[in-house]
Amino acid sequence: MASGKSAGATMRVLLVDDDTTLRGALAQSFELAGIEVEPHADPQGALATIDADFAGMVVTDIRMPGMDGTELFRRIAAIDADIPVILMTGHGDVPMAVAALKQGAFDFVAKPFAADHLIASAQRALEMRRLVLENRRLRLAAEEAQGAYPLIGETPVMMRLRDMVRQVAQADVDVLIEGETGTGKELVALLLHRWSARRTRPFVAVDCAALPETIAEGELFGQAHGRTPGRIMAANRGTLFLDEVDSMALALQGRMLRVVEEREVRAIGAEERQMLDLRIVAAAKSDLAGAVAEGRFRADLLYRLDAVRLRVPPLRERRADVPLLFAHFLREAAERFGREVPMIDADVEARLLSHDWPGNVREVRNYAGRVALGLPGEGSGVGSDGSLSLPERVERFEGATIRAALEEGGGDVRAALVTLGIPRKTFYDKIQRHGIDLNAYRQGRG
Ligand SMILES: Nc1ncnc2c1ncn2[C@@H]1O[C@H](COP(=O)(O)OP(=O)(O)OP(=O)(O)O)[C@@H](O)[C@H]1O
Repeated sequence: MASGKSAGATMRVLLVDDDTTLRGALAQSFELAGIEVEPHADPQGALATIDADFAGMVVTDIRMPGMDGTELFRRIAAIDADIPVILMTGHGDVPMAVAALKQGAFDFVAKPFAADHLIASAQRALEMRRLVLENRRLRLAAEEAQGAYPLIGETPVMMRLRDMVRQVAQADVDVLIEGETGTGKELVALLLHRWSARRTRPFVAVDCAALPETIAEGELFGQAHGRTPGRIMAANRGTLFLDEVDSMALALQGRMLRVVEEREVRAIGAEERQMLDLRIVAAAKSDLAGAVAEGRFRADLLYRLDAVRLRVPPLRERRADVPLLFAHFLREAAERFGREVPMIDADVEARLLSHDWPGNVREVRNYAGRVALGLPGEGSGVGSDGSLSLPERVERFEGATIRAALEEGGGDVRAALVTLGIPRKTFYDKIQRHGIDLNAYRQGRG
């Protein structure tokens, strides 16, 4: 049923057309078909009622003063790309509508059309939307039931941190997270989102250290006439996570300041600005005040980001959590590789207790992965490829591919990132997991 219920909300059609007569006639047709309809003469007004939970679909005319239908479609897609939009085209607008279809518009109807034809298409769109919302709801419920993304730790510092994350999450303020590499800053950022009222909206992570090598400026801020609205816009109504903000190039900090300060974004090459409803969470490895003193970071940007500060302690300040974390990651890795959870031997136990874990939780996770595969040391203990399971062979292949990329680029990380097409953080994660020493490649020893 197109007019059925989804997550408690009645599904509806937003009908956007500046032509009073056509709007009235179509609204009546929808009502007669038993479909709830909300007519709008002004695209801006229609846009204001849409968010990522919007239970319905949009039918819009292409030619309207102020904002045309394809622009409206692009803005809706920036809020949620899964909101179906049907375009009504006049004579000569068909190529525009076809271009919009390629960008993901649901359908178009060419004027003059029979109302029944439009209604049938709208009914399919409503059904599709209902399924998307239902799937999202189920996925979130399943994640919550499984306690997905646990912030593990029973030491007093971690218990305190967990409480603070819960409290701060609900306050909808910007947050600055400080901590060494691999301590769990991104996990904390994700939990600030998951435990907030924005949890059903997007969480968009941007690795500032990798800008603009892996994400071009246009991709981040949007391009005036581009096909994509930009990553920042995609976070609208949700949470924007600026990871490694301390490594952001100075040239980008000015542009980012506008986003943080004014909650608006101007796409590259565009005149007008678009308003944003964002929560911004930033993470930094180093002391940002020091970066300001050294002239690497804008003081005004730090001031804006620093509404609430959370510190994620390094593992050496919560050593008692190491066995707990290790056990969790060992179970997780064994499951991933389709293996039994191995018994921990004396060597492993000694390492858990004595090692300093400079790579923090990520290092524990990678070590647990090696133990799960029976390779706690580097490169020992496995037979020929033939005796390995598929996940293990994939793992080996991945290691070999990364080594080859590093060899090719003489240990240059940027070059390797481009060759491998993976984010920087994932890359560091993987080289640590595979026990790859970057310096060996830099010295040309392969
Ligand atoms: N307390 C924790 N409980 C469970 N998993 C954790 C915990 N802390 C970190 N992790 C896991 O360890 C890995 C590294 O954490 P994360 O990526 O959040 O660190 P980070 O501080 O953002 O690292 P970087 O400084 O390199 O960006 C992730 O897989 C994360 O889920």
